Amino acid sequence: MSTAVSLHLSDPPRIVLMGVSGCGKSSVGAALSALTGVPYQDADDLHPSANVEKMRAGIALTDDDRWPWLTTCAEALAGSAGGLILGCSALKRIYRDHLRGAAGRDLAFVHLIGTREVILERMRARVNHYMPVSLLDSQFATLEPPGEDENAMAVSIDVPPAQIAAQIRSAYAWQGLQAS
Ligand SMILES: Nc1ncnc2c1ncn2[C@@H]1O[C@H](COP(=O)(O)OP(=O)(O)OP(=O)(O)O)[C@@H](O)[C@H]1O
Ligand SMILES: O=C(O)[C@H](O)[C@@H](O)[C@H](O)[C@H](O)CO
Repeated sequence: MSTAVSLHLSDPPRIVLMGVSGCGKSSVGAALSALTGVPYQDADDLHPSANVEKMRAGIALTDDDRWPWLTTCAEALAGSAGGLILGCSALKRIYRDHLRGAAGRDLAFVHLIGTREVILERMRARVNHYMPVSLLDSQFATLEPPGEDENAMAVSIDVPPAQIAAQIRSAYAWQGLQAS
């Protein structure tokens, strides 16, 4: 399922898997990395510890909390000579603009879409993650789905990660990359 008119991928490939907590960024990122050979970076690992502690305490991040983290994410994209798959919530358009500012206007986005019920259930079943289920509603409230001008596609999370990865690979033209 694609919502953009024309999708394209930069060379080297830089692509952001975005969406609310628990939508499957890490799982799909691992599958897409295995399929394409492009490294995966989880933006969760780039948060300042203060942000992680805030979320662990059940307090939603503000814009001010997110800007330094988004700058780190932008630097990771810009510095990725061989390309990068970044799993990053990127909930607001201004956040995605910030990433595009560093990585280029042709930065590609994939919005992983699922219902609150499905994601809630998956988050409840997940172990050893700092993000409390109670923050999911604030994630949805903050979310601004990408527009048609954002080189973004939307994919349903109702199928397994490997299948989502295959859909992403065929929707974007993966220059110079071979399917495994
Ligand atoms: N397509 C899928 N089908 C079934 N289960 C999935 C799918 N994608 C992810 N899951 C499961 O849902 C849970 C959340 O997925 P994951 O941790 O990948 O999401 P995330 O977006 O990276 O979360 P966060 O942003 O909170 O770190 C995990 O337990 C994962 O195994
Ligand atoms: O922008 C945000 O609020 C954060 O990035 C969150 O989305 C979490 O880091 C992530 O989803 C972990 O569950």
